[in-house]
Amino acid sequence: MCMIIGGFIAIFILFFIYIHYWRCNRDEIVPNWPVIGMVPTFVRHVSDFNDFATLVLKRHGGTFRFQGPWFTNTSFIITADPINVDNISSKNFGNYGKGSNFQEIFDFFGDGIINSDSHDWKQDQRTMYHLILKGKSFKKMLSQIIQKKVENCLLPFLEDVCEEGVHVDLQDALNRFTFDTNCTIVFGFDPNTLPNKFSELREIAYQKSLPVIEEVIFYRHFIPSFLWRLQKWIHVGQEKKLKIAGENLDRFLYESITFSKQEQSKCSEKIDECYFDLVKALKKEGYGEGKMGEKYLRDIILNLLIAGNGTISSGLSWFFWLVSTHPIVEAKIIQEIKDNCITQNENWSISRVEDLDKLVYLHGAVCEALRLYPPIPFEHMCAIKSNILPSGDRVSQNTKVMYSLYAMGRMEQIWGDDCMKFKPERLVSETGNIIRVPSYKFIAFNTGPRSCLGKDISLFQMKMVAASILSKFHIQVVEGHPVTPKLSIVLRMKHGLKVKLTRRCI
Ligand code: HEM
Repeated sequence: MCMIIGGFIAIFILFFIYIHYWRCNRDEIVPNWPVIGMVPTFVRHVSDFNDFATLVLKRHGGTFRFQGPWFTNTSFIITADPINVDNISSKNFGNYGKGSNFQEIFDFFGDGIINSDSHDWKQDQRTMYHLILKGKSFKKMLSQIIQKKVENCLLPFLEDVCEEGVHVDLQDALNRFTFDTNCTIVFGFDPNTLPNKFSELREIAYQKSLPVIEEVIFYRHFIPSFLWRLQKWIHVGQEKKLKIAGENLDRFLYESITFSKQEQSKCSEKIDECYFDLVKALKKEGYGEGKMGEKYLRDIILNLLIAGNGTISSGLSWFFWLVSTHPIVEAKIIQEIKDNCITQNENWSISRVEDLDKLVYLHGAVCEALRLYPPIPFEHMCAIKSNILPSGDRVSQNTKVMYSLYAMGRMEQIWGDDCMKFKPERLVSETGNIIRVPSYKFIAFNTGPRSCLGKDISLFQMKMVAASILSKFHIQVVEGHPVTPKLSIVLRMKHGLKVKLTRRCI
């Protein structure tokens, strides 16, 4: 009897404590409850995480401290203040690393550059930059591969869609396109996941794996690690999805590495005359042997595929959606192509790569899409030692600091009152030149020493695809098709981008 009465009294006291907290916090956008912290609000908003984080950051002057449940060490700081971001990513770079929590969440990525810290990261960056991305032969090869794929597959595929009068998921087509071009760069062969005919479109498990993996990794950010580790152990839920997708992708990667090596050995005597591919370049440096064995080669290659696949295709999907819903912007892009790339009696030709540099307005439009819909919407780092951010917020040792690239593209303090408008003009000067915005403000490619190594080639690829498609087709989003972001570490569209194409003659 005493226990029952005691229980009632405890419930009563707890009820009053909660009522008291509710009254004190009811105007707070994220109430901080005893014991459970801010978890309920975050759970409620996990489906619109990026927009909700933007709202919270705007209300709190750009920086916010998330309080997790008591004694769980899950509190973190989230910021969209460019001065803080500059501090974390550049000025105080030595004090921030990806940290063990990041590496645990992203364990599928292995020992590649995305996961690495300190000495390993420097080594990975050297490999990526000096060996591959900076080389002249790489850039030449890249532009040839993209041009060929656009001419032989992407445009014929869309022509076919047009002829058949069917609706197509443009995001899926672009994702297949970037998957094929990346594989051609990495392995030296095109898996042709994007055919040149609509009727030949097939479901391919390994090509579908990356979006699934990115989605599961997003969930891992928001559920306690013991829970997802338990799911992984007993092979259920999201973790089961990741395991299946991971196995499909790994099978493809290892088979492709073996194939690529066999092809190389056929032309080993005149190695420089062979077609450049990444596996060959890495093998020359000793990767794939001994300590830097097959698994390490797989990690490097996987990181490059992840870096360049969903980022470019999702960036392009948001770009096409924005252009198709802003007819004035579309008309200006078409006019620019007409003025700069077409002489009398001649069609727009993508063989003239140098013409792309003249398309300043198109450059502005692509960057505007990346500002509003950055393919990587948030980053997280971990403080090695405690310090104080320029905003005055204290960061303790081992505290996670997130910065929202998505929110930074939507802050009035950075972009002005019309920050939510898609307005390429803001990135083009009155004299018709590109306005350079510091990378800690235009953050889509990150900032500081860990900035994206593929920025130039991505912009080149995006402009090439955008100009090629827009000069040939008018894109119309299918009426009623919902366009919302997917819950993922890459900002893809949840339902794809269903469009109808009509031919355009310019
Ligand atoms: C629109 C396309 C792209 C966007 C928006 C983008 C954005 C980013 C961002 C935000 C990061 C920082 C990620 C982090 O630190 O966790 C990053 C890193 C990186 N990106 Fe990109 N990326 C794009 C395309 C590419 C491409 C095509 C490549 C290479 C082929 C590439 C290679 C890399 C590499 C190697 C890193 C790691 C840099 C480091 O940690 O030092 N990216 N990218």
